[in-house]
Amino acid sequence: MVVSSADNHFFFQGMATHLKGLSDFSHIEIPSAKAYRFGIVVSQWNAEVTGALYNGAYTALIKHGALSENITELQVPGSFELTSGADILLAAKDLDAVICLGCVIQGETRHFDFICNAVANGVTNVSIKHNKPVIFGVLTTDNLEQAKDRAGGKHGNKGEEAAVTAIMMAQIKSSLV
Ligand SMILES: Nc1c(NC[C@H](O)[C@H](O)[C@H](O)CO)[nH]c(=O)[nH]c1=O
Ligand SMILES: CC(=O)[C@@H](O)COP(=O)(O)O
Repeated sequence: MVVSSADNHFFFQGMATHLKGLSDFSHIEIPSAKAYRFGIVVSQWNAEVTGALYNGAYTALIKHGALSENITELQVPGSFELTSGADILLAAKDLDAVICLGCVIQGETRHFDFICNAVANGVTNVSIKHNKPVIFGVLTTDNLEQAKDRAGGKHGNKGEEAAVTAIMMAQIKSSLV
């Protein structure tokens, strides 16, 4: 949330992994999610990790007041399909924000780079197309251990971080519309 403002320049307390962890929100004010409808698009690749990301995101939304009936889940095969999954969901349902969750782990080839770039750019484009917040909750790691550390491990849960971001963006949009 806004921490301070001067001359209409709004300053937000930043979140940073190496400083606060993905799930330490003690330094920011999180609005109620009760009024908002959320979609969660989750990749089935590396399901052990993406399942933990989903649980983190869902739990965070409920913790901050979201109603279970206002949370729609859509599973897609891989992170590359998160873009089209978010597009399909936003075209089908009236949502206030969509969270995209995936886990891309480096293999032997440059396929990793193409997927990560495609989904980052794709999610951004879908957000602009629909004029709705679409949150990039995709882990892009060197190995499975790094992913587990960020899906409920020592660095927190990126799914939880993405859910908090979705709530904040939904509130920002609703306050300006
Ligand atoms: N290697 C990973 C993939 N690969 C699959 C792609 O996401 C996509 O489904 C395929 O290229 C067909 O379009 N996906 C992940 O989510 N994580 C990976 O590590
Ligand atoms: C990110 C990927 O698609 C990757 O897991 C595929 O592995 P590889 O690059 O060895 O084919």
